[in-house]
Amino acid sequence: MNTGIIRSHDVTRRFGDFTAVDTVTMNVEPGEVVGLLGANGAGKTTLIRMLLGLLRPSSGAVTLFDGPPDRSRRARLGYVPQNLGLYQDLTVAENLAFSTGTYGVAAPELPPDLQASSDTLVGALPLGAQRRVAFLAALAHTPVALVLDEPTSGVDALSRARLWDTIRAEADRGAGVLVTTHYMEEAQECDRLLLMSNGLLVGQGSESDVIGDTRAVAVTTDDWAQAFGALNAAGVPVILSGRSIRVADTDPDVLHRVLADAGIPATVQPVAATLEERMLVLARAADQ
Ligand SMILES: Nc1ncnc2c1ncn2[C@@H]1O[C@H](COP(=O)(O)OP(=O)(O)OP(=O)(O)O)[C@@H](O)[C@H]1O
Repeated sequence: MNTGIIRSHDVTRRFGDFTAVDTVTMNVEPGEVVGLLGANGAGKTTLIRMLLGLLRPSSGAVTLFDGPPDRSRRARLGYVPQNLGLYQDLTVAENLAFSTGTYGVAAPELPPDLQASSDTLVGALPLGAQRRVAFLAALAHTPVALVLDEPTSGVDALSRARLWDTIRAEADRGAGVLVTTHYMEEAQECDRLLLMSNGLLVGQGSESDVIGDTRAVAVTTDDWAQAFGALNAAGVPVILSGRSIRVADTDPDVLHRVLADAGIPATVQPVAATLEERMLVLARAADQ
């Protein structure tokens, strides 16, 4: 069994015949930010719900603070679910009073730019502000661990940066953080990554550990629009990023041939894949 304040060992969850989480062994240590990545439906939320004791595993074990994830252990944890868990028809102050009351701690002071919203219904706030209120509610009792399910989804870049500052500050004071995200650039904010696909943990470690030996091909040409069209027409899964053309997990010779047949001069170069491309390759494999 591994160490950590949050951990699972071979945990599996089935819904009928469908396996949503398949023999996942993972952990979170104090003071680290662990990013849980995976496409829609990969099993991230199901894993989190088991780690929190909100869903019973079909098999395997889950441990929170060295014991089963029961109510008393859950009280030492801060959790921001995907839907934030706030009452939309209560004000900001009422939401904070309610959630901190359940932990027996005082409601936190609102940061200066949220003070004017104290008596505003949460449902009337922009999503970025709602997410910050959910963080305030989850952090008020100084949790030992934090579980954040897509905490930055749907908010602008400034709010995302602010939320990541908060996450890092929590880890710096010693909290272990498990965070899911859809934004691949946010993987760089994490100390360690876990990558899920089809319920399985398919990679873990640094970004390059998770990318593994997945390769991509970069196509350089002045005729990028024609090259994109020709490759696309040939059924090659091309990505256009600015004027740069890339194809994940493909044979460079095939691209050479398609471009040569179309009479498009181009350089075709194998390169290391990005995290996004690794995810694309996994998604393609899952669709087959
Ligand atoms: N209660 C349930 N009954 C049946 N299937 C479920 C249930 N909960 C989740 N699933 C299925 O399990 C799979 C994993 O879902 P889960 O929500 O864990 O994925 P996810 O990685 O969190 O995706 P997202 O990023 O969209 O939140 C999905 O195919 C989902 O439809």
